[in-house]
Amino acid sequence: MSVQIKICGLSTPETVDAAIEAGATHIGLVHYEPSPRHVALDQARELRERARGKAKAVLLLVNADPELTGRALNAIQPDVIQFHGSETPQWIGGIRRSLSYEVWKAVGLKDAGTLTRSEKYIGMVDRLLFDAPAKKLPGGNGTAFDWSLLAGHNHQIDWALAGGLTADNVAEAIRATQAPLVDTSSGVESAPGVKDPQRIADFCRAVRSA
Ligand SMILES: O=C(O)c1ccccc1N[C@@H]1O[C@H](COP(=O)(O)O)[C@@H](O)[C@H]1O
Repeated sequence: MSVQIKICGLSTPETVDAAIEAGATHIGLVHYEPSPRHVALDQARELRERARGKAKAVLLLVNADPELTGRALNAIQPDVIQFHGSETPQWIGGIRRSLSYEVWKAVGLKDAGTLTRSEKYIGMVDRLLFDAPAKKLPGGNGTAFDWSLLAGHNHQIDWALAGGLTADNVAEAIRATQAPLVDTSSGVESAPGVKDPQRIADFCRAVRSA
């Protein structure tokens, strides 16, 4: 099966179109004010509508309280909600019961122990997204982690790979991990928060060449 592609942190109609044109299966909308990719809810709703039926829309939140989570979901009606902070399995499990959306949880992979601990989310989420450990931001830092941590791992749940992926390294990352879905943000930008249509196209082409 072909590898699915998520282009995260889109904030303009032109780059949403570029991602879809290039073959992205998912577009990511970041609602998190400290991020250079933050989009307001009304802006996110417009981008989501533009992608409807063409690519799945993923709403990314970081440690949002239930009120903001509910408001953002109502406004955007995404296909997927991605929790990218320190949300616990219990918290996600509680909120998921009231949701009809696919739920993803990002986990910063530092070592084999973090991979083992990520198993506590099994049964609570639909997909685990393995990313580099948090730095200044919880994600979107453009740093990769040691992919050998995932080599040969017996995944018991759907999963995805993120963290510092670019057109230059994504084919190698797929070969090393057998990732079914790859997710990039900084790696397709010309400056923080500024997506580059050419880099998006190059990234998607590199995924298909893997
Ligand atoms: O993109 C962001 O600004 C962001 C902010 C807060 C949490 C997560 C964020 N992005 C996610 O992080 C991964 C990795 O990003 P990168 O490719 O290393 O820049 C990205 O795929 C987003 O899902």
